Amino acid sequence: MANPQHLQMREDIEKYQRMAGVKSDSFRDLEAVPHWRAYETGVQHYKVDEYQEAVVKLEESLKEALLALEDCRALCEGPWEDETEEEIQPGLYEAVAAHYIQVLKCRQQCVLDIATKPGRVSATEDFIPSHFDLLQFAYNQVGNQALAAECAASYLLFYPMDESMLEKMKYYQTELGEGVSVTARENIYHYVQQSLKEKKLIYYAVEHLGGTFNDPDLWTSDELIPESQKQKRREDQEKQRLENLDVEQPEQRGPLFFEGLTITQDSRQLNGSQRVVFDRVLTDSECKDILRLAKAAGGTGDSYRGRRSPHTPHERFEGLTVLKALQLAQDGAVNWRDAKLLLQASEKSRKIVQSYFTPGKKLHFSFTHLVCRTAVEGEQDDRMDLSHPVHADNCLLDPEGKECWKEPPAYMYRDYSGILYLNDDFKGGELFFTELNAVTVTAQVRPKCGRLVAFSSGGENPHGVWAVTRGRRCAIALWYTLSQERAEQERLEAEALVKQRDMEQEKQPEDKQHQGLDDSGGTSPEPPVPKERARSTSQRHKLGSESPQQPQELRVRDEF
Ligand SMILES: O=C(O)CCC(=O)C(=O)O
Ligand SMILES: [Fe+2]
Repeated sequence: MANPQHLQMREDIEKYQRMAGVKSDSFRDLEAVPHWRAYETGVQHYKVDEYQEAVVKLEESLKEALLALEDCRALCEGPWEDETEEEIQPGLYEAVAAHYIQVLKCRQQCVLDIATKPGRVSATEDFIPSHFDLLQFAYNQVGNQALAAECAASYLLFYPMDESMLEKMKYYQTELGEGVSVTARENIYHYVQQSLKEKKLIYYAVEHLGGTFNDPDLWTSDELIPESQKQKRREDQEKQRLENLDVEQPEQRGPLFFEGLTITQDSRQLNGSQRVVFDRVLTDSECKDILRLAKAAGGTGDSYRGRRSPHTPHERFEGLTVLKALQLAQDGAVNWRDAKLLLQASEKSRKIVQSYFTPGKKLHFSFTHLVCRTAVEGEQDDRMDLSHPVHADNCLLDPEGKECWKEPPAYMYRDYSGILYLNDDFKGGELFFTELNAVTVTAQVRPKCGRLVAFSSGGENPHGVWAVTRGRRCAIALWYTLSQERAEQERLEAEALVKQRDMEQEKQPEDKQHQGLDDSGGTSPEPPVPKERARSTSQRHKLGSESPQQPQELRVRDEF
């Protein structure tokens, strides 16, 4: 349920379905929670204008959610489990106060507990109030204005100044007649009052006894929050605003300082935000060299062996990191210049993406690999699946909820993504963007040599790859982060390896070096015969021991 696209699980379920005696009701979702099941069904009905059904399900969800909330709150009154207890050694009164505050905070946090969808980590904002917003609209649609008004009044308990709801309230009141009194639901009134009293006590404690309180609700009125806490809240909001601003200003572009480079499509032409297609990032001969690297690495029998794709059984999937390529080159298994070209091509792409999306801010590599997807012959008829299911690169896409959850196991620190294509001699394999629902395709890009597609890695850019039904599609997949702490360590190791080798080459001028991306000297010769393995292996180890913060274990990572 939480991972509907998980290939292995999908296949397992299909297998179980084929077994004798297994019926559809034999499958039970052990993570299902009554209020979430009702809520999602209700929202689905609501979205397709089935308001009668929506009302039933949303009322059920509300009832179940409030019951779950009570259960959760009751469990807060357990023994005090504070590890710092011994260190502080409080007196009796302090201990009583601290315990009581802990119980109050725990009760408050229950809102997050019930508002978190099973399998998720972050809570849905305004879960309870949003029920009343949906319900007032749905009740009005089915002609029950008395209940619509009651729901609007209940919503106003949370947000008494909400202008649009106040307007609706006025409308309902006029419709019902001035003589009819409209009141909020009593249980919701009590719920809000109780919660406010708890918050008041907690804020008092925070102000006078110290500690912190992360208020789980957005609707808490400003008056309740002490000045010191308000300041913190404002700072958080400002930080959030600045972060959003970054994403909302696609027009501020930096210079593109590579000759020949063209912008083929921008966000507007790609029907979205923070998307771009560049062409002529690589020459034909550079693509050929890197493709040769992919082919040679495939033949090494090392970790680049074609495995079944993690996304589809109809394709083989091969990935090679920059460091691994250089190590293979050191071992003589692939051409050194090709491996170096992979490093240079990824650096060129990084500069382009940085200058386009984050001028003035350093973009760091988060992960890079050369990846090929090869159609498995004879298994392509009636293929319904994708080469890469629709996803976002830094959050967990939830097409039903139309949300993207920035939480583990997503690579949350990825800020921008790039894919530098190397060839077009295959069938299928176009990259496509969709809306958050993962089905409405908004733009499509056909790979070709030297084409770089770049986009922000969040929920604004869900994307997938159509099935590759013939041939082999190779690309350099690149992910970038603005966070220096998240910068890829392997990259430093790869760069150090190149530097070391370049220095060695300087001492032997007869072994001429390929100077990289602007050299149009054509496709380089075939890889040299492998050198003695023992020597290069010892070199590698030496490098690792010189730089203690770098990973000691050298391996190809699977991070896609
Ligand atoms: O290869 C592509 O076009 C896209 C691949 C992708 O989206 C990914 O690896 O996350
Ligand atoms: Fe992706």
